[in-house]
Amino acid sequence: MTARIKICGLRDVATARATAALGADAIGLVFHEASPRHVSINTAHEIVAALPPFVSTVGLFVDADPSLVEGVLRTLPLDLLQFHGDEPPEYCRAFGRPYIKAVRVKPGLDLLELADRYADARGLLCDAYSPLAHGGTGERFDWNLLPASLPLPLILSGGLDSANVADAIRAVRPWAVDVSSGVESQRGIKDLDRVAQFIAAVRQHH
Ligand SMILES: O=C(O)c1ccccc1NCC(=O)[C@H](O)[C@H](O)COP(=O)(O)O
Repeated sequence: MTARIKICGLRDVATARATAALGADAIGLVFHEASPRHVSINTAHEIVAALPPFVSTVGLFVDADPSLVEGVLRTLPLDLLQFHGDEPPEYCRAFGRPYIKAVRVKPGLDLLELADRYADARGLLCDAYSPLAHGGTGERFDWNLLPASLPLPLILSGGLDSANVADAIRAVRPWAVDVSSGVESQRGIKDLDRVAQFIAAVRQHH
């Protein structure tokens, strides 16, 4: 089965449209102000309105005040919420929208227990742990830390790029792959050649 592809951290209409045209299944919009990929609600609105059908839009939050999430949802018809901090399950489900829970993998983390706690999530996004940032670090984690199977769809993330994503898919067999830094020319700036190479590497794998 082909892994779905989410490109995270889009910040302008032209790049988002081109990313969709290149074959991305989903794009991520970062509403975490500390991120270099942060996008305003206005720009996010323009991006969502400019996308063709069947490209999912994912809104990313990190331990946000619920009023921020509610404000975004009032303005934007997002397909999915992505919670990338330490949000408990009750918080994640309180918005009544489909969500994915991001977890930052390091030795000792019990992913089966987490999948059980977040059983109503649409998927578990497994990213690299870093003490410096919640995500978008370009760092990989040891894929051997993942259990052989999870009861939720696995979205593999963290340090992926066009050179390693085929190996990652072969090793992990994820439902989807997620990338940010690996398709950028500089921090926060997407590079469409790299996006194309990444998507080709995923598709050619199958
Ligand atoms: O992208 C960010 O700046 C970010 C900041 C804070 C929390 C999450 C963030 N990104 C989440 C993503 O889904 C990234 O795609 C994921 O962390 C992988 O990033 P990368 O290793 O750079 O490919």
